[in-house]
Amino acid sequence: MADAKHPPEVDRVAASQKAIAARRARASLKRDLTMRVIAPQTVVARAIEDPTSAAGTLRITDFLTALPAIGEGKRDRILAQLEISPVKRLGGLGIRQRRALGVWLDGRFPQPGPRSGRSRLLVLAGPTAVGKGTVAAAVRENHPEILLSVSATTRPPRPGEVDGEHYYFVDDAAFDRMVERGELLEHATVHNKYRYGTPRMPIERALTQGRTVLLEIDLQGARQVRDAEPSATLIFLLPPSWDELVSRLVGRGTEDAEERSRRLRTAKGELAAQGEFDYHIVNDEVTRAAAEVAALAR
Ligand SMILES: Nc1ncnc2c1ncn2[C@@H]1O[C@H](COP(=O)(O)OP(=O)(O)OP(=O)(O)O)[C@@H](O)[C@H]1O
Ligand SMILES: Nc1nc2c(ncn2[C@@H]2O[C@H](COP(=O)(O)O)[C@@H](O)[C@H]2O)c(=O)[nH]1
Repeated sequence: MADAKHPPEVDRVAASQKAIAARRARASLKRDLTMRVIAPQTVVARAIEDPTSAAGTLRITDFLTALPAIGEGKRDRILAQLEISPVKRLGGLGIRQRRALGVWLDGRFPQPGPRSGRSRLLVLAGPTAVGKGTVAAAVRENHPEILLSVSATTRPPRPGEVDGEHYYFVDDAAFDRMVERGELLEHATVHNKYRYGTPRMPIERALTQGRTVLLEIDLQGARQVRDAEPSATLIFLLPPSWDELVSRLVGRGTEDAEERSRRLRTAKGELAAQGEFDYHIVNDEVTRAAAEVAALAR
């Protein structure tokens, strides 16, 4: 007979499904921390807001070892230094412990602060399939005053891509000539495969006319633009989660399995460099993310 100690079968199944869902949510959150899709400070804030959430029920030990470059030895030293018991969950930390953890996290994982001066040169970068192209297209549609740069590439066009609109599709010899003549503001071999570059002339013309320009380029290109134009505003687009990033890449269906894993390897390195960017925007919703990008235009 069902009683408190022996609940009905249907309740036991529901409880076990709930426990599995909670474990999955914590595993996904740990992946996001490891891949740097989410800032550790954000996870702590979520844990404080809702101690029953995936963040709140995450063990402090699991939280720390999910962070890049923290093994078990380092984890135990940090816990001793912060005077936090290893059995604690993030949502169960006391006020002093939260404060100590916050100070330690800010020192180790500094968060970008807003820039004081704004430039009319915006650079949008981020891992593969996060939605840079989609967000940039939404900016172009809703803000025709912003010039979206059209890059040159040696990659062949995908079905539906139009020369001069999505890219200037060129062969290697033509790309070499553009580089030799200094016609590119920046250029790079992306995902160790094809070359991409930003034509300099349309950008200089638009900036001279007082327009804002948006470049949608990779991390190497973003670094080159920063070197050439230190006032450029660098924006890093983040996915809502690592799992969602993988699912967008697979769902787009434009790369085979080998190319997808090459792109995900690059993505890991790009996420690790997000600290070099002035602003981070999460692309959970295209219209909102595009509005946030456009709001950074002068
Ligand atoms: N906010 C969003 N929610 C759901 N799906 C999205 C969102 N933004 C983009 N996508 C989808 O994700 C896929 C990848 O988007 P997109 O091609 O714009 O990425 P990308 O960052 O430009 O990729 P790459 O760097 O590989 O060129 C597309 O199928 C797109 O429709
Ligand atoms: N450095 C540059 N990177 C660029 C440029 N144009 C696009 N890109 C980046 O390449 C990858 C792959 O693009 P895909 O269209 O083949 O999926 C993506 O990260 C783009 O942002 C550029 O001019 N310079």
